[in-house]
Amino acid sequence: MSARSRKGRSARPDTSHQKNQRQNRSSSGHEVRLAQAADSFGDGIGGRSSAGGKSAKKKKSAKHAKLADASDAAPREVPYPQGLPTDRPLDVDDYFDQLALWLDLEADAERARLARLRQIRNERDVESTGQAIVGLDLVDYHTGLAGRYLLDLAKPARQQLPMNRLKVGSPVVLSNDADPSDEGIAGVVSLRKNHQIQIATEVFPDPEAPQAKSSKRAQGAIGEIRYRLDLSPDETTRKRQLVAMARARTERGRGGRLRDVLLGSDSPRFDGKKLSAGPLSADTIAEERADLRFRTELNPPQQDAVAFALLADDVAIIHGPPGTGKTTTLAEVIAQAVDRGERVLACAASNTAVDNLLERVQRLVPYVVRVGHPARVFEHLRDYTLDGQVEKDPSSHVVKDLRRELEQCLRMAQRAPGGRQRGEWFAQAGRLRGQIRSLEKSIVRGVLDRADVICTTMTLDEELLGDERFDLIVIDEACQSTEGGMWQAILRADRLIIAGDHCQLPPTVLSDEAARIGMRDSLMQRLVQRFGEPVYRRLTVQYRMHEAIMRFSSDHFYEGSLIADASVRSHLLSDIEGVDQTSLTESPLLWIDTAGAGYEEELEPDGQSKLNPAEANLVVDLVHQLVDAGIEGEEIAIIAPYAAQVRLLRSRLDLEGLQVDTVDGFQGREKEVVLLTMVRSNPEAIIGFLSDRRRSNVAMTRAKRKLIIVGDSATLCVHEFYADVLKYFEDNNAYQSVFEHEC
Ligand SMILES: Nc1ncnc2c1ncn2[C@@H]1O[C@H](COP(=O)(O)OP(=O)(O)OP(=O)(O)O)[C@@H](O)[C@H]1O
Repeated sequence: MSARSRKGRSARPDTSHQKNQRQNRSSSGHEVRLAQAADSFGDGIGGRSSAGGKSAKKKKSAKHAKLADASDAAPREVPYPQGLPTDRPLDVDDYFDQLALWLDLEADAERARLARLRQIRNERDVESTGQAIVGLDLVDYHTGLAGRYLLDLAKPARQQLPMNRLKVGSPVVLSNDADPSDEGIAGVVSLRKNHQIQIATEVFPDPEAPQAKSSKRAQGAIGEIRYRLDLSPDETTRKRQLVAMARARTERGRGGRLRDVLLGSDSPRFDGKKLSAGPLSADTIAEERADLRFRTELNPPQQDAVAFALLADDVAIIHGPPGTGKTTTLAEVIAQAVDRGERVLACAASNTAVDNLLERVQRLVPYVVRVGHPARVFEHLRDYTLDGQVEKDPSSHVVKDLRRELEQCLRMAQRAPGGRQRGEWFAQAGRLRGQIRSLEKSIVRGVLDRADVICTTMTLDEELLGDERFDLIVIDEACQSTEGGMWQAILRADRLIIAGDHCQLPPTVLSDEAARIGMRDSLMQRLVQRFGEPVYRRLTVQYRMHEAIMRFSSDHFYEGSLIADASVRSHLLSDIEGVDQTSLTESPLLWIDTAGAGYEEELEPDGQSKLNPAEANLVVDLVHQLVDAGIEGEEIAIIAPYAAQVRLLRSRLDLEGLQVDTVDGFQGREKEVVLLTMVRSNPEAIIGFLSDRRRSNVAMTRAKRKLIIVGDSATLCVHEFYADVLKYFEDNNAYQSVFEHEC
């Protein structure tokens, strides 16, 4: 049965989860799944039998390697088995086939991981995985933007929720806890508290389901069902990417040109001339620069980078090691483009990176809108969110009244004895929801149309953005995104400026197979290799770190090219007004070595994430010493490579402004003092993903005035990189054994 005929048959709108489940069951081949994903979006590609398009149908040439597939009978075609080449142009169909294959492998890996966890049915064990919460009551509901239902779920008697990985923005499935066959409805976590979790859904849970009567009604609960929430694979993001890729294959005109440049088959143009005819001259850049009225204090190379980016007709790259002002420079590019009357889409792969950019842009541009769930946006930037702006719109009070009416309707439906009466209340609720949606849609349209700059992660909400087009797309932290993840944004303009650093975090890829055939490699790096120096500008003066904090990273990752600006070169914590001079505040570096002290790592109960309670104790003690010396909580960050250690430290420290996060949550950020807890301590010297040097590079370059590492040298320094780090600290008189520290 085709995806199309299935869709026509369903009595009520499908949840994406139901579609996914059926897709997973009914299709075995990767191309069929891609076709369904694309088809279910009905985005002008309905006629395609596969997202692979004509190339998937055509017989693949002998150059394509085959990839063995555990689930499919036929092996899969791999157009570029060594990853995307940079020494020749890429074939359009082969390129997008490769991207689709990456996505498919990644989807398989994610589904397999979650399926393994879903096998566990025992309540205590289920929750210990952190992937599910069971025994939940629906305690309240409201309606949110775009007519979504916001369902509040809690344990009976308001027990505390177990530790879990259901973060704001996580896709989840809500199902009947008592019925293992219930496919449930799809939703997204929209709020999280200790005792309650809220999810946004398109469908209201159906109280008429026969299994609804099976569990005992809890006090305060609405209806009689006990619910279960499971993390679900992020199919929506993948589908959106597939649809964008399918469109990009056939793009013509300027969009097609940009695609061809990005695939290396056409030469990028600057100031109307192709790079193949010669690089942009220094004089042209100087002239452009002289015409600009800069809004930010930029150094000459940064100003050149702005002029260079503004002269690009297709694509330009700004590369820079940590703290060299890539985000600052991009914000200036955006402001200059807006001054010229252009509209800009400003993106990054992570919410943190988008907010970093927004933080800078909102100071320079009057009308900026941040698209994304407010709970995932830094608190001080929430006024810029679409929700925040819509709320301020004069017509939003009408929506509020309608929402109240809708909530009343739903309550009446819940109280109705059943049958026809209940159906009528639900029908009335459906009508109100329609009215709310259309009114909100017009308010949203107005807010977006007025915006000079829209900031969003690279997973664009296509429905929300509609057919908004932009003159320029700017992507920060570009190496953190897969190529497949960029096409949704790329399709919305004809010019692209990207900034990033290939020595910082790569994208998270679960599938080893996808990583092996290039999924972690970035578009930015590929373009740099394809077109060479003329396509990028490099920044080298950094304005963040004390020179001693910078030097190791500079030597190891950037051939010693990084320069500390005089304003930061020797700054210390003790230079901050009101901070005491102590051994902690008067030097820029410290490694406290826990070797031999029995600070063993532990496994979280689910056997996935790791923690080190003894190390956490030491970090807590250090934070107290810093605070006693006069450092504010907001000047301190703790970075841990493992989420379990982050959770432990968050539960141990209640200090206003203190940030505790994983490395991934910290890219692009900076703090006066950073404490790095390395966690790994085991006799086998296994260090897991600490072996990714890029991750360590990011972690070690967030501190401005003081970097403190707490870690077990006996475990870490078996590995050459950490042996070098330790030696560097020793050479700088910054090594201390925990035994000395405790004395
Ligand atoms: N020309 C400049 N003069 C003074 N300070 C600057 C200048 N350029 C950047 N900075 C400051 O340097 C710090 C780092 O800048 P920014 O975050 O833009 O760097 P980045 O290259 O994006 O960093 P990362 O690689 O960590 O993402 C910020 O505090 C910023 O305000």
